[in-house]
Amino acid sequence: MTNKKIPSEKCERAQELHEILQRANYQYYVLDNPELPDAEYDRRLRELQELEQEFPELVTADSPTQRVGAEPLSSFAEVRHEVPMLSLDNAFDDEELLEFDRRVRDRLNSKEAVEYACEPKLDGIAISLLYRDGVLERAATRGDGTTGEDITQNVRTIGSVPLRLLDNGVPEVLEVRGEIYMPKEGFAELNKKAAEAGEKTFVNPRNAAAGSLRQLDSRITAKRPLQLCAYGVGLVEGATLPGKHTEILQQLNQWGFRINSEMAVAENIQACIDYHQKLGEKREQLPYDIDGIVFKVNDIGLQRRLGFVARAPRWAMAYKFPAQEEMTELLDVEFQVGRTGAVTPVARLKPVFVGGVTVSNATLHNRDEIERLGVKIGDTVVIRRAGDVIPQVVSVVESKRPKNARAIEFPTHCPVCASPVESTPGEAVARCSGGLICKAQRKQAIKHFASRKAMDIDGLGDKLVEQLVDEGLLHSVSGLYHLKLEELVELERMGQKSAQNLLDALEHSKETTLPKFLYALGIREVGEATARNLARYYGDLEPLMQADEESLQEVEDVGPVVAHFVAEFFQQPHAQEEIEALRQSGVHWEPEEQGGEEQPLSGQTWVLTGKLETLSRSEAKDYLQRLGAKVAGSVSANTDSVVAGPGAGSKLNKARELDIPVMDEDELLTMLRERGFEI
Ligand SMILES: NC(=O)c1ccc[n+]([C@@H]2O[C@H](COP(=O)([O-])OP(=O)(O)OC[C@H]3O[C@@H](n4cnc5c(N)ncnc54)[C@H](O)[C@@H]3O)[C@@H](O)[C@H]2O)c1
Ligand SMILES: [Zn+2]
Repeated sequence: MTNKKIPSEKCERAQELHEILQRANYQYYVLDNPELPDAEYDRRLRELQELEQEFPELVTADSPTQRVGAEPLSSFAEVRHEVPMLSLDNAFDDEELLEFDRRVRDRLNSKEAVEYACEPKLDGIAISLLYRDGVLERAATRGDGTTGEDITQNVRTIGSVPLRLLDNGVPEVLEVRGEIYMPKEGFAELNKKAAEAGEKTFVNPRNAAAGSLRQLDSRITAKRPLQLCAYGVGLVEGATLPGKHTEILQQLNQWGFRINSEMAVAENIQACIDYHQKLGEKREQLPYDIDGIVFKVNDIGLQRRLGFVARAPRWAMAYKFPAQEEMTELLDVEFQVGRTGAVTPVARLKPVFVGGVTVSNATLHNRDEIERLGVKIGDTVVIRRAGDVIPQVVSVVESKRPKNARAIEFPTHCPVCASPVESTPGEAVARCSGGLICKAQRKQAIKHFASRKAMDIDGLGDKLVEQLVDEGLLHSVSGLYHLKLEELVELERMGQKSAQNLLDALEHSKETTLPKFLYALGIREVGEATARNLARYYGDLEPLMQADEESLQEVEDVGPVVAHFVAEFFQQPHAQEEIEALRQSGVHWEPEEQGGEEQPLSGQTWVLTGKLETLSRSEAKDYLQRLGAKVAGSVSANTDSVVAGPGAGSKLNKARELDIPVMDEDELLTMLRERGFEI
């Protein structure tokens, strides 16, 4: 037996890795509820691959390195894949991708560059769609690669899955392969609803897609925002497909399948590296999650020559992006107090590299969230950081819970001012009842007041506000306008010049508008848009201050909750005094034009993207607002229209994906002229 040569600890480790990976596969593929983050799984799989490479005797037929996915769940009928559905090999850096290209060229005996198809690697689940004479006959999951699950009923409910192929000349038999995924926005909404209903939320869009697809009741699937993107063909009979992968996808597109609009052809491996880099920068703006780029040898003849190994084709490679989920230890939980007194638990973490940065804090949102997660101090937790979104704790790795894990205790008193913490029934957030006595709330209120969209006080940053409050120089928002030069220059890191600049900025900020002032007051639930609506409805501050809840509800977008907060705010003697003090210091605005009448675009949300040539961005925005439209920065299901100029990218794609009407600048100009603007 050659086995003797393998050191026993290596054997044991291999065995251990088998167990870890098998358990993870089961949780991921069968339960749609992984415990480990993908990055951890990938590292363990790598470790096993390397062990097996060193000691080939360790390779067994059932090793996780030799297998695809997991055996399907018994609740669905089984489907045999005539052409196996494989996985993909992974590359994690440029060097590994170059290595892949070298292997490809060695096998092909080619000195010349190989052309590759580049496609974003959507993070969803693989699907096989079988069409006979152009009609969808069967949809199946990948399962273990040879046997999948028949989920035809569920897949039929997905709008972008063609039930019948378009065009003439469709093959007698066509098996299309693609990814079913959940766009980010739909995922966020689904999770929000689940959290509100106290139900289990999904860790990420992939698991949400997988969980939605493998429902036993297809009515549930029908309600989930799922999409299909085609990326290949398994089987074809009775027709000849084009000779290149990218051309095949174009053909699929003509038959009615969505394909990825970012798909590209790279003439060599360097172009692949560039593409990976470029898409990596765009990753956050895409409306769906991608975890890497798939590169495929574009020529189908060459693909055939290269063939497969156990788990994956030799002609394709998934070049992964840095992981957005990682695991680390929860060292402690601290409680922060926000502007409206909300007490937010913040996780202090053992620093971990995730989503491209080192993270040592993450939000735990509120008490309900802590309960839902069942998290304890000392736990190993999974952190997700996608783009600029605040890092979140998404799950607990329960198998790693230490014996001395401690429950998280929610404070009964404010950690800053010691006032009692109160929770309103039906509200997830607990609040410090200290109001402006609470230094934490005061600081946040002043920061908000000074912020760009509020009073826009240049040079009054967060640090300086903290310093002013801590030094006892500032007790209220109105106190800002009583700061004196001699006090300011005493502060650490504050010179004569910056002190004077700050005073100038304060002076300058006194001339404001009513919407900005209202927004600056920091009334709960009153954002910029609501502030604008209130200002337009009441015209000036006095009538608004007198308004009762009933009248407030006549304002656009103001419901009972907001009306209550607004009325309550203005009834507080403290708020009245502050407003009076601010006006005494010279804060002023012009009354707003009272616009009770219905405007042509009121209630609509528009988005501008790309380059405009005749109008500037702000002119276009101004015209639209004058017609009553709201102009937003990002496209969502609530967007009514998108104006796209040259160079428009992800917003335009998203608009198309959501079927939102898109116009170019000329059409916008025509519309504006029809409405009476002389442009
Ligand atoms: N967290 C866990 O516990 C756990 C467990 C098992 C697997 N996983 C994760 O699952 C992945 C491995 O699973 P896998 O075998 O499904 O492989 P994979 O996801 O790495 O790659 C293959 C899959 O990529 C998808 N894909 C997306 N776009 C594609 C395109 N344009 N062309 C071809 N395929 C495309 C297909 O669904 C295909 O099946 C890894 O990311 C791993 O981390 C995680
Ligand atoms: Zn407090």
